[in-house]
Amino acid sequence: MFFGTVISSKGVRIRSTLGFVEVVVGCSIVEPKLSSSDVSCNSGAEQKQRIHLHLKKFFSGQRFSSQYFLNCISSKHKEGDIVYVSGKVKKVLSSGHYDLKEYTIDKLEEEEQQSTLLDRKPYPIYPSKAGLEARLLGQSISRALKMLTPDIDPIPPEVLTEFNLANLFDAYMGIHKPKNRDEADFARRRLIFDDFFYLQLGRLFQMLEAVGTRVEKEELLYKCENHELNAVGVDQWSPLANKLLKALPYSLTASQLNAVKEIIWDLRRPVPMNRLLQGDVGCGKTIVAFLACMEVVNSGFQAAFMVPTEILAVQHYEHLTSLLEKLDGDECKPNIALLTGSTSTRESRIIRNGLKTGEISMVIGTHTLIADKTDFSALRISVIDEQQRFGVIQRGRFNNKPSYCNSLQLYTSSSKLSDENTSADVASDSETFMAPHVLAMSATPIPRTLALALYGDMSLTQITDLPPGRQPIETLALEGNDAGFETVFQMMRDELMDGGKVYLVYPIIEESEHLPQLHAAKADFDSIKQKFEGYPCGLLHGRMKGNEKDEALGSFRSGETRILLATQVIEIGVDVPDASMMIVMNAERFGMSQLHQLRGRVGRGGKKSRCVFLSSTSSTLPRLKVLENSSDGFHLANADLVMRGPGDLLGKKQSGHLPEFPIARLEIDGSILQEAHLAALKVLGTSNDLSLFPRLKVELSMRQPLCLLGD
Ligand SMILES: Nc1ncnc2c1ncn2[C@@H]1O[C@H](COP(=O)(O)OP(=O)(O)OP(=O)(O)O)[C@@H](O)[C@H]1O
Repeated sequence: MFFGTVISSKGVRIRSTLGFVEVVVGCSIVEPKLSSSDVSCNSGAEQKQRIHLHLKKFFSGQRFSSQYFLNCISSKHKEGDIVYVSGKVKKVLSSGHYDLKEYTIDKLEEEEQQSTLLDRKPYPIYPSKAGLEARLLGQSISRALKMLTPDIDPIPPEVLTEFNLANLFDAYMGIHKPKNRDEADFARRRLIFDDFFYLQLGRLFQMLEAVGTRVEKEELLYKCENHELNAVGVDQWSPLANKLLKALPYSLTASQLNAVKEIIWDLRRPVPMNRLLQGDVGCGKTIVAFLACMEVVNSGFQAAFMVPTEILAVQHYEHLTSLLEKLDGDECKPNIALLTGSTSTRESRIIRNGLKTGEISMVIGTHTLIADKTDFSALRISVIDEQQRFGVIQRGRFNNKPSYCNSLQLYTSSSKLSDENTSADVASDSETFMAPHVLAMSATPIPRTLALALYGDMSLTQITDLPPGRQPIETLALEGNDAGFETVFQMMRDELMDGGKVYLVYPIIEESEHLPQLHAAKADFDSIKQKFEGYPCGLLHGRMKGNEKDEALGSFRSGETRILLATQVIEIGVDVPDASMMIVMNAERFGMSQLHQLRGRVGRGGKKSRCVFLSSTSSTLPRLKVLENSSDGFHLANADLVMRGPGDLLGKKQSGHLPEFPIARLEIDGSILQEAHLAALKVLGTSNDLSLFPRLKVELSMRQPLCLLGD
């Protein structure tokens, strides 16, 4: 946004049917003088610079390109008029001269406005859009402000005091007629707070509505506020979970252990858990979820584990069954089933029947698990792996599979628990329907602020460490020209000779006429086979049948093949601990978080691993270089959030569920979001159904019709 003076305004007729009006605005801009040693700090000194903005508008058709018409339009702006201009720079015409596109130009008419400008006081800028002129909008707002009364604020005064907020009347005044910058900032903070507060309040309100009694509601709120305090020690876990823990070939890391303790605490509440388990790639989330499932299964309930791909379902099934084989004593081994789109009709029928009768304790599968025909006798936990791959509605469908349970049964394994909340809960032994606990897992780390905005009603558990012995993955970003490929192939040869296994990742399966620059997995298969004779190659992509995929991955896992040409089907969850090198072709085609995920397929065992990102051109290399220096998924996600905003970070599917905020920006206003979350908890803690705050309830329902909240 610029303030300036009109220098010239003229209409130019190019030919009989085309003309344009050009307004040139001269502006003085003040820039901080940057110290040469550090671009992020400035010395406080300022320098003035004179620039010219060229605003051109073209007109076509005989009538609109007559000189008379063009003169009429150009005469709207007179030399010396003080105006403000906003728009995007289309091109730099010469030094200090900029051609703007999609611009708006508005004249400052009132003296008051001009003196504000000269005093350099903050001044509200209204957009002129869709025929509604900024001036008209400004005048309407001024009139509306005169009608405001100071008691318009629905938020209770004690919340305003606790969170240091302007009241709504002052906020409106401060944003439209600020006396100084501080007042404008304070007002803006309040309006951002409102953006977030009503979202959090709505989510939490709806969550509370879904549970029955007051005790349960209070329990839920308590959990939201104090989630880090709640844990069940290993000695109080069920026998089955303890046996599985002992059968593991490794010890859990500190944060894996804390995560299980926290989840088991939740599982013993009479309220459905709704928890998001986050951790960086390869941090070991799967075993945490398996232990949670065993806890539930031990009490005679069922567990469902839903994953986005068949490959992952098979992998998890094989992993869990092999762990269970090692358990002492046969009598307690649970019956586990695998159900995917590739399961034969006959077998599916048998499994579904087993789930209905309760013969099967746990099922691992793809979205087939939420098909209408899958019924459970006593589903108590649904784990949703890589939850960002499922739509919110799909996730919600598990909640529609409530099971009939006796609340006493919940505590068969927790008889040692003696805190007062629990004894109060156990006192009620009535049979009730309860929606299953939901444990969602995400390997695309989402910054906490974003998680709150997306899942304000979920508790959050983060695994912050990696299993010991992991070596950092050496990452290299290279241009995929002849020299680049030669370097990479030599590295690959060295790796194979050293006994390693290599993933080659492609953006597409088959060559495309439209995208000739892209390498394709199938097209490269023969040439790679020839180049690396003696090292068997496999191929894995999304168009292969379920059993072919299993075979390809199985051969790579067993070492029968040493090179696997794959598409991004391997991006999520694939676990081949001794895979030691990855090369990603046309890496710029993938998002940063996606590349981080892909890279996480190597370095999952003790062997030193390497990852090479090949870019199609040198211009796309700098973005990939960021990955050379960071292996921290949370850091990369935060960088992505700041650089590209939440939409790009989350991808289309998930960001579709992200609410729009008129004023707030998630990437910079995260701390206000956290406060808004706490404030919403406080308000609902005082009055679960908002009956003590009727104005707040009205405001909430106007902003977010309650039937539309959440999913
Ligand atoms: N505490 C541990 N010590 C050693 N190895 C572990 C530990 N926990 C898990 N692992 C192993 O680490 C590997 C990665 O675990 P897992 O597949 O659960 O990761 P993840 O968190 O699901 O990651 P991703 O999102 O990449 O799938 C597996 O081979 C698993 O057996």
